[in-house]
Amino acid sequence: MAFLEVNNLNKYYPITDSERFHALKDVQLSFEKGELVSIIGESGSGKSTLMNLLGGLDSQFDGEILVDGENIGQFKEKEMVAFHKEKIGFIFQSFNLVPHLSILDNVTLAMTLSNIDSKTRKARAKEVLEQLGLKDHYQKKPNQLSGGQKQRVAIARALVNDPDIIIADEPTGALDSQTSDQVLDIIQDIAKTGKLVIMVTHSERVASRSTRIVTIDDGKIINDEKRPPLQFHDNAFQIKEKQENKNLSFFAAIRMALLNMKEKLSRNILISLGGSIGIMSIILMLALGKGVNDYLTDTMNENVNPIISEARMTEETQSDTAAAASVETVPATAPAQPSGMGGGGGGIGGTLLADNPAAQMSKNIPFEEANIAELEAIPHVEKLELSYASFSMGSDTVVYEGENYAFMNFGTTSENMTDSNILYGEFPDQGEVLITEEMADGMAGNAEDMIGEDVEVKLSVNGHALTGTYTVSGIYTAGNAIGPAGSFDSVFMTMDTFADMNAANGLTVEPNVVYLYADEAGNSQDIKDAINGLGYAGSSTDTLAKTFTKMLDIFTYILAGVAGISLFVSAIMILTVLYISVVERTQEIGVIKAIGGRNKDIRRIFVSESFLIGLFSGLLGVAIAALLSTVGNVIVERIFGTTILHMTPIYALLGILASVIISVIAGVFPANKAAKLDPIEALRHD
Ligand SMILES: Nc1ncnc2c1ncn2[C@@H]1O[C@H](COP(=O)(O)OP(=O)(O)OP(=O)(O)O)[C@@H](O)[C@H]1O
Repeated sequence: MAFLEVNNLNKYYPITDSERFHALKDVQLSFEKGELVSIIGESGSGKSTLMNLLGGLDSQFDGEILVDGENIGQFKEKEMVAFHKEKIGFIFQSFNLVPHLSILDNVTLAMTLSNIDSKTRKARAKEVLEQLGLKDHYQKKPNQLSGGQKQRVAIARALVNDPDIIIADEPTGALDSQTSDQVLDIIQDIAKTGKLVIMVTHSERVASRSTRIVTIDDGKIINDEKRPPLQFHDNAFQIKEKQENKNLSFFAAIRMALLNMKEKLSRNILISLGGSIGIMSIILMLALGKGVNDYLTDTMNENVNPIISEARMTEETQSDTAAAASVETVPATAPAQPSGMGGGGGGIGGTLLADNPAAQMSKNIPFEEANIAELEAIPHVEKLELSYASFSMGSDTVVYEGENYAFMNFGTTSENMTDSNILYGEFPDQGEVLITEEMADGMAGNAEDMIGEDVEVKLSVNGHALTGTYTVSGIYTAGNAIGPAGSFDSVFMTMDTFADMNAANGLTVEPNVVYLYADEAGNSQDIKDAINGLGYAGSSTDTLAKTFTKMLDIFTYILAGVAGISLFVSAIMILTVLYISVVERTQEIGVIKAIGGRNKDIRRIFVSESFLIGLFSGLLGVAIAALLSTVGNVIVERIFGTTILHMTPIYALLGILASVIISVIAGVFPANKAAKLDPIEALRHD
């Protein structure tokens, strides 16, 4: 059996659904190694069609093409890839070199696709290039070479994997006669080494150098002229050692993508810059959200005693207690006034706000023994402090010099207050009260003047009107804290004073706020979680902080989402640019396919490119965001004394990740288009 056998080969090109063009008609041929065959014929006779079929670029045919006994028409993709890598080398009329790769890289391309190690690749390519007289041109780009040199590079590329068959389509068609002769010498030498060389030519002169001339006319072989064989000689263009072929590695794909990107540097810098704007905006929005959040939380927690957690009754806990019928509800007596006023501020008035501030304001549910026992049992709770707070819509008043001053917020003092809550004067003792600055201002014109003055406090407690006369010991301020005490007129007295006030009116205090003291600050969060877990409301400062955080998070995500729209714009930009790149590189894609690149490899090269664009955009976006945050923070700090853009490594990482993912997704479509290109059409593309 001949090395290459063609039996009853017919090729039909579909024209319409019902019509097809019969391009090759019952072709019967057989070739041996060492032959230099010229296929000649009129334009349109079917030469290229035959070559494409022999080279495995087109597998749609009737009949048989047997190479070394194997029918290439029945090859699966993997076998066809191996066939292209190991058995066939192509030489094209227009050279089809990859413009952005060096001469050396053009020649090693086939081996790169086979994942042959770089040292072997270079050594083998240099060996072949040297034999073809291109020793001094390894690092040049194709456009720096003459036509003859380009064709020699293309020949080197075809030879480097030491194939059995070389298919050359008009190899001298673009060369002058002197250069043509040099190239023909080389082609003849190749055949002399025992390879089968089949070339298409229009030139009589070229045909005359071959050992066989096959003439084709209207798809039929009309003449097959055998001429004297070439003198076989050993070893020129023989590759010493062959290596097992694998597939294009990820790193090789990245390198190829990088080389291409370098070629179109300014374009890629512009796309990356475009993409980076979206990433930068998202990171800045997240940083701003975090900055504002941090600022608010810090401000709210500034004076809060970290040891103390707060619990209030809710309807849920109340009904739970009621359901436990066996639990006898005994109103709690007032605890001893805690010593050493010292802890947190800002918060006590805030206790009136809970999960649903409006609803909680009007509720005043007292704790029962079962509740208190339950809270006391929470791990790490060292002691409890029972307290009372209420909120009224103007029914509570302070009377001073015959004038009524309505206030909304009443509470007993606790260790949760700090000295920073006392604007003037001091914490109240037995028979004393604290009032807020605005009230005091209204009463005396100057808040400080109220200290030492007696006022009558009128409270409504569970439907009972309580009154008592007390001395103003100090002026309360909520400081920076956000909460009702910060914005509403308030009155505070000790729990003992409040108990006496109740007793004087025949009532017993029913505490509705419990402060839980942790054994150490680090356990406070666990206690807060346990309080919530048991169904009690926590401190309104915490609740408020959480509500603010939640609201800010929502705003931040909305803003980041709006900024994210620009990511879609950049995704579309990347998509467009990669589509353009596919069109620009159509010939290159054809070459890669012809030398054994799988669809997967092509996809990988393009996806690598979009991956790199995404990575660069992301890094650039992070760098710009970091720079703007730093500058922004310096400016804001100078004006407001605080920083507002809190960028974290997580945001940076998220930004880069988002950029890469979006870019890769955008790259998949053009990459698929590239992978699906028909090699014959791709090679023909101008
Ligand atoms: N994709 C195709 N669809 C339909 N007809 C085609 C297609 N490709 C080629 N043909 C037809 O098949 C015939 C053979 O074309 P082919 O390209 O093989 O000719 P050729 O001998 O190589 O011509 P040339 O020397 O001009 O390159 C022509 O009539 C051509 O119009």
